[in-house]
Amino acid sequence: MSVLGWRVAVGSDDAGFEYKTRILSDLDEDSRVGLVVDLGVRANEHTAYPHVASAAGRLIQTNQADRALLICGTGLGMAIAANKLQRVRAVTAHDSYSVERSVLSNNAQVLCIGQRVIGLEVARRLVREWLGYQFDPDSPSAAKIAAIEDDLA
Ligand SMILES: O=C[C@H](O)[C@H](O)COP(=O)(O)O
Repeated sequence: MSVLGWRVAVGSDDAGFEYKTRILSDLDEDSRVGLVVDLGVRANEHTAYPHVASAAGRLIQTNQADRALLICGTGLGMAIAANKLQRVRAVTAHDSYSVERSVLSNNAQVLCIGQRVIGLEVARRLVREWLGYQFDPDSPSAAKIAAIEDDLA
């Protein structure tokens, strides 16, 4: 997190557009968030999820964003596509505990959610919770993340 707060990239395909729109306004009102980058899609735009996920992953790789939130029908394709990029750790999570561990255990920068899987209010709550977690680089989990990165080097 920068001194100004989280820099969050947000993207969806057309299957995630409704939730993206609602959650973008939540992020705008969240004092923990310093910058929001909307990667689309916009209304009546039909960019397929791999392209949106790649754009988000590149922002993470180049340290232009701390976190990315990606929403498609299931949250699955977005995670698969984002994880193709080195040093990007993306997860699909639809419950509170998994969202917590995605950050505290896995240091995942990218959370993927499925609009067709969970209700809007649950999605909004999970995003609120997600922003409250920060990976501890001194925790025992850090060596496991390093092992993932070493395998990719
Ligand atoms: O993981 C993929 C997403 O759920 C996407 O929104 C829908 O993909 P499909 O149109 O290929 O089913």
